[in-house]
Amino acid sequence: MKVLSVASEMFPMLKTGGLADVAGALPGALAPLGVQVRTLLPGHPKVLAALDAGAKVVAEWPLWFGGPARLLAGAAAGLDLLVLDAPHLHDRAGNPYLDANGRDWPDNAQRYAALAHAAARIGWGELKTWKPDVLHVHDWQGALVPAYLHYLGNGGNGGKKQPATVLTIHNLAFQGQFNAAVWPQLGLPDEAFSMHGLEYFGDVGFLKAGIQFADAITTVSPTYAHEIRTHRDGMGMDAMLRWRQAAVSGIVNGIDTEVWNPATDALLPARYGAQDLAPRLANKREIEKRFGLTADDSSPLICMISRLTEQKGIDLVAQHIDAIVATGARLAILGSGDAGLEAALRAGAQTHPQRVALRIGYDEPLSHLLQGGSDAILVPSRFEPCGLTQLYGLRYGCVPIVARVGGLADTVIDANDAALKAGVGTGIQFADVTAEGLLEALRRAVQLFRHQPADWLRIQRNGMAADVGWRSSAAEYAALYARLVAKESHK
Ligand SMILES: Nc1ncnc2c1ncn2[C@@H]1O[C@H](COP(=O)(O)OP(=O)(O)O[C@H]2O[C@H](CO)[C@@H](O)[C@H](O)[C@H]2O)[C@@H](O)[C@H]1O
Repeated sequence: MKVLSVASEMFPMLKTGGLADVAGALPGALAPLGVQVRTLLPGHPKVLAALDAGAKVVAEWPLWFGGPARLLAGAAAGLDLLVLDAPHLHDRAGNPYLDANGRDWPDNAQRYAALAHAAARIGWGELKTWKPDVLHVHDWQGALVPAYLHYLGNGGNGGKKQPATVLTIHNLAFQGQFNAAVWPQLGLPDEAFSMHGLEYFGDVGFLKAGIQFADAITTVSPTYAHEIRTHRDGMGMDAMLRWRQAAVSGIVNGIDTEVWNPATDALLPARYGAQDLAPRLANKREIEKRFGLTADDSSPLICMISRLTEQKGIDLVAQHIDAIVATGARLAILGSGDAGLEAALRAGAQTHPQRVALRIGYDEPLSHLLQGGSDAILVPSRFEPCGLTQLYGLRYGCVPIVARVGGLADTVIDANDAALKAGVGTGIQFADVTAEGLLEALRRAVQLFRHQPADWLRIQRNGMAADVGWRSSAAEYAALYARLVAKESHK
């Protein structure tokens, strides 16, 4: 089975969020199942710089969405890549989607249409020696692939068999909706600009197109797969997703358990396993030092590692910082994002310098230290397709305190009285993303940490024993690919 994965970012080359982790880890998890994955990435400077010396030009397109482009085949960090090297579109340092002022690049529609059309050509056999059976595309940046196959298939591939398509939605909040003025530059026939095609409320909808035409639509947890078909959480796409109901499923994310392994993690001052968690204390002291917090063994140190957005419930934390401190918790926050939320958190940290500390920025090594030394990780998201930081928390004995939504609901077992008695709890969940819900969860955490140390340790150990790797989810993807390919061959 040959799969072309189409993603806009991939760990370790280029990462702004969880999509990169998934795109980076899934190929390795699928390989033992006989699925060979190559990943098509845009030629961001960081991606090109990471390519090994042996990369080869495998296609050249003199005029590709406004300038010359080449397709490079090579490897980086052991991953098998195809890279769309189109300097006029992707030779831009920094965040791949935003300019230096934090605004979307004005040509984002063309940039990712170019990537999607390139993927379709590879699907039609552009590379001669390697033709994928399945195109697995991620988020709106890859979502035009099924549309190119649908509208240009017969011309593009001379009527040959089309590859099957899977669209994975990592976050329905990002829909790739563009003004209709971009339409002429997408290279699609005019008939495609209709309600049954790419038109979305008068604009061009990339994610809408993917939902319309992908053979299968997955999202990254079963609960989120359910939520996005409801009016409340469907972000305008729920009716379409209900219409495509039979094609929609949820496959929970795993994590790379080699990159995230507290027993071998070189980014931790002290390494440890589930049998002996004592070394975590040295990591906690290092966090306190780095964040300028006073050492205090009676108050749990709770970290957050997050994009600073309302999705992640950051506003709630900022608004209620005094009450949070009053529960007895201490906070160490690492994040970047919304400037207003940054400022609100900074003000909270200034009011409580011994109890709340903030580091603005994106810092992968620091995120490992926080997981390896904090007592708990707080994830108060309003919606969360899957969430990865709670999975890293489980693996590192950093107890997740999470809102009961999306993948957070699917991956953390609330340590309520029944769960404690049965010895199965792995974290703390709260149902209402409100001040009361959040504070009650923090009070429970402080109570367990201070007064029920045996239960706390049990929760940590249960989490560390949880199956957070990719094996079972990779098997679900492999089975999905196999079903789609079998169906295609019967067409
Ligand atoms: N300041 C910082 N410094 C260092 N590291 C930081 C950081 N801020 C965030 N990270 C890291 O970025 C990743 C974020 O992943 P998440 O799954 O939590 O959210 P995201 O919303 O980006 O992903 C979307 O896609 C993923 C993948 O499917 C879904 O899990 C998720 O629910 C969905 O919203 C984690 O690896 C985290 O450690």
